[in-house]
Amino acid sequence: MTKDAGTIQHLFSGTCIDTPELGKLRIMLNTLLAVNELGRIVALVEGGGGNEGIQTYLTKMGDRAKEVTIHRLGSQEFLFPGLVDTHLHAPQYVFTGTGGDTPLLEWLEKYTFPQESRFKDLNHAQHVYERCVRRLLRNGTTTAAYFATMHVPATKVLADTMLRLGQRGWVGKVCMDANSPAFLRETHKEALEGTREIVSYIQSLDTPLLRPCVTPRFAISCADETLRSLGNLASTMSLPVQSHLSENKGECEAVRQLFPNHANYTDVYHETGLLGPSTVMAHCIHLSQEEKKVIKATGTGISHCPGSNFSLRSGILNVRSLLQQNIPVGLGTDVSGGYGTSIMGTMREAITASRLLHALSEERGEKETLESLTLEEVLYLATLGGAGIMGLAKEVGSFEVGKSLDVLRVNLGADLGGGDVAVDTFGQDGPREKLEKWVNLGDDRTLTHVWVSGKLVHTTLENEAGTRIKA
Ligand SMILES: Nc1nc2[nH]cnc2c(=O)[nH]1
Ligand SMILES: [Zn+2]
Repeated sequence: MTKDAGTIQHLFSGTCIDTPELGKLRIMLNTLLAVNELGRIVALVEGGGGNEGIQTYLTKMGDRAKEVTIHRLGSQEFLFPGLVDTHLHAPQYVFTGTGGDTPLLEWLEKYTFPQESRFKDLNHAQHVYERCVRRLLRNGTTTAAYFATMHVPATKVLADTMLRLGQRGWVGKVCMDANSPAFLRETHKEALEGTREIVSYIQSLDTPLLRPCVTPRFAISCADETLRSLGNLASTMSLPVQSHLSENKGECEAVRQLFPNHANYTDVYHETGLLGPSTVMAHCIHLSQEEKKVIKATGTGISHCPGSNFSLRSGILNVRSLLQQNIPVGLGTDVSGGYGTSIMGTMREAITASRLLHALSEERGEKETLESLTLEEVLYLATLGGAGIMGLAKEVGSFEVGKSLDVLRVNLGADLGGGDVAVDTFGQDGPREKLEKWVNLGDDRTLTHVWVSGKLVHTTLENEAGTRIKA
């Protein structure tokens, strides 16, 4: 497949692996992948990555390939689509790796709210957001859906930081005007005007990488009229929405008490106009079948955050049942509900969570044992599935001509010094085994290069931009 467009900036040759649909793994060996000056894939030729294939392509491109950089992948390397983190809180990066001793509502009071209140200080915001975005890029997260805090200036800093470091994603000013401590609570007017200000600020940055996102923290922390006004704003301005839904049983009970006129938790968001195909709800563990029907009918996406769900003891989401009902799902780290900052870790946690549900259903002697998630399925959730719930399935998440080059160069043989490599492989390992080892044993040391929109945003190697040729 090729597309006639612009000059050729990058040409990759080697193995490309992706999941073009749920449960389907595509391993393309010896492939030629060409990228133009806009960072778009313009050629993808399986089997065309040998010297002859490259030469033929370059000859065909002529002057348009004058400035091309050629990247030849070795036998321990492959390209994989950039990872998509569909739910995390950038300010909580400060205390990631600590605080796993309480369930959600106490955890918010004890750790989260005091930490988030520090983001009125712009120096603090600058420092933390820089560290957070850099860490995620290093971990291969090319797209992220971020909650910032309720503070407008600090939320602008997050957007600026993502743009400067080259990460794609959503930026949400958190809205919280009810049931929140005095030191971290705003008025209805501030929630609305602050959201509008962030929307126009991000739109003024004029970048295809960033989208502002309407972000009520969760039903408990917003008054009914605030949820309604935010729903209105999202639909009149065609903005995405993100929030939390049905994460913890105590939270569900509080919502029942606070919103007695609503049929259930999901109905609170539905009736206030916050559900739809551009909405991502995190967790959704304790939904009834009736609520799942509303999620499905509205096209709402679900962010599965198993690491957070384990740490905060929230429960285990039955992803299999959602997938069977064609409810779209992506993965989230939920920094810092869990201790992880990497979607590679989240993939492993998602597999473990589903295997635990499988074992429990077997132990209970249930008629239909719950099938655990496969490697193919979690890879999809981590890439194209996540892109899908963020409205980016035509842009990123797999290798297709016309899509953006948001990609990871994976090297299992990355040199750790002292004769060690990142992941040991043996002669018996074919490409699928190598992929499986990467998911289960790999970490950021295997990600030697990370590109977003054709731009190198992270590399572990110095002076390593490929072999530059002059035609
Ligand atoms: N995990 C998690 N759940 C929430 N519900 C409301 N706020 C939060 C938060 O910051 N993290
Ligand atoms: Zn969260």
